[in-house]
Amino acid sequence: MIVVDKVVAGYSAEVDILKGMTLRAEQGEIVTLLGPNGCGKSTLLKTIAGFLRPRSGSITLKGADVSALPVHHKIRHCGIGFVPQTENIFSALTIRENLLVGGHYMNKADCAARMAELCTLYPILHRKFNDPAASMSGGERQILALARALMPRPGLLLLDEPSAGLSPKVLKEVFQAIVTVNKEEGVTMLMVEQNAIEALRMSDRAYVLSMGAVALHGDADQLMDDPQVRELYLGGRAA
Ligand SMILES: Nc1ncnc2c1ncn2[C@@H]1O[C@H](COP(=O)(O)OP(=O)(O)OP(=O)(O)O)[C@@H](O)[C@H]1O
Repeated sequence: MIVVDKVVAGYSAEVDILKGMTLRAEQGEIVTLLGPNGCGKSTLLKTIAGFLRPRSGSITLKGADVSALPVHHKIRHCGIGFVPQTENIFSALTIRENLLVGGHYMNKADCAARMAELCTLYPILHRKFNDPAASMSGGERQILALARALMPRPGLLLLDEPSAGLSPKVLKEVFQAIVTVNKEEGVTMLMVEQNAIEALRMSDRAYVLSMGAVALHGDADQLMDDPQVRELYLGGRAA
């Protein structure tokens, strides 16, 4: 579905952060990106989302080259959604208003219908519909951020550390929310995560990145059993 082929990208002309990144996610898969701090995981998501333009290489979505398209075009016309790691909701706005922001390219009827669907999928949104997002817990905010990005019915969702700062119990709820929409709507997920064990458990496949390129990749089960991955990312524990 999405193919990243030998992508080189960075923030300044002098420094490449992605140094020939190659990976793919098939329709309906959950694919996790693991790797040490600073290896380029978020930069990869930002490049796919359109915030950064590859210097070379290509990004294709369902066979079409989307490498040079800007963010708004990718959201509106390509069905690519992005949930950033921080500042992913508007705290002063209500849940309803946050969802309206996510649906601002949609017509009124579509937008209302989609809000109703997401409130059914995630009842917390319904319960707090007219409350300010500031009144939500950390996990609830992540679910709102997810729902906001889901408003235009993306086919591909890019998730940057959805469990950041959450307790183990709450992160399970957020991961469950991700699995639910993956199963119910077939949304392909490309997700950066630090909670490697939990992330691998819910994923089909994973890539381990190192210094701007792919170091290892495989089925999530297989990576969970890989001694090198266990040592580096799973605290040496058997899963
Ligand atoms: N806006 C920016 N401007 C310049 N350099 C940046 C910017 N954002 C990130 N970088 C640099 O790019 C490199 C990769 O950062 P990135 O955020 O992609 O890593 P990451 O793998 O997601 O790390 P983490 O796990 O810590 O979030 C780092 O050296 C970082 O300092």
